[in-house]
Amino acid sequence: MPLTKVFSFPTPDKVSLALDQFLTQASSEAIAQTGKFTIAFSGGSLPTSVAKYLKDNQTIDFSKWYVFWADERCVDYDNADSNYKLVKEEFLDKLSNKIPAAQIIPISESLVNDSEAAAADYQEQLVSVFGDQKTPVFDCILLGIGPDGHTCSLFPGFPQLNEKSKWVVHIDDSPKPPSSRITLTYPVVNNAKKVVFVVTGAGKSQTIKQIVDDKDDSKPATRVALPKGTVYWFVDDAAAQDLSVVKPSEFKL
Ligand SMILES: O=C(O)[C@H](O)[C@@H](O)[C@H](O)[C@H](O)COP(=O)(O)O
Repeated sequence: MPLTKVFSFPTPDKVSLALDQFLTQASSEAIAQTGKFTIAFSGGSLPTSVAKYLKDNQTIDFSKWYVFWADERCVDYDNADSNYKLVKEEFLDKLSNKIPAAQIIPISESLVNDSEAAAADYQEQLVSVFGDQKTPVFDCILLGIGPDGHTCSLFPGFPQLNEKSKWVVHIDDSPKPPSSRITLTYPVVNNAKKVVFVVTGAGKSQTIKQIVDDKDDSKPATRVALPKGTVYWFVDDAAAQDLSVVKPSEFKL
């Protein structure tokens, strides 16, 4: 039975603090086991939440990190809609190059005008780190959710939800602008050791209830279930206000 743990904190700041602790331990465990820590970031509000304390972390060996994107808009790196730009400015640029440039793996900027080619190229980038023998096993994938329950760029009722073999696919009619994107697929997301949903604010409280309590399969985030790992929710009390599941009174890994 896939395991889900919900950690709720009084404020977004406490969520960021807990994420710093969580990623310190997850990174240490992964590096001890495999010599590296593979992580994928989503866009939206997530990078700012995750980076708030993590950017100043002095414990983590960032030189062993491999940074990918769970989804990305097909725009130039300097475009305000770029998730690469967002993660770079909120996090990577504040690490003073502790992560080797070759271990930071964004979409290929030369392919942003051809989302299908960009998706195929990104899959090759995954192969370069994980090999081509089996589906990548990310140590940690950081996800947000939209009000419609989308996650990554997997949107309700869209064909990308049904992808069973490709690790990365494209979309050119995203209901959330910009319309052209690439996204990890469920085969990769659900093969991760840890998935962490980071959600704050009352605006998502009903959506979280529909996903976590009601297990509403029409919400793409509901179908994130790790047979070999754990799905974590790091939320603030405002986002968790409609949840009936028992929330641990305090964060313990
Ligand atoms: O590129 C994207 O748009 C994101 O990856 C997307 O999946 C995001 O995580 C959700 O839309 C939540 O965004 P907010 O946290 O900003 O509401």
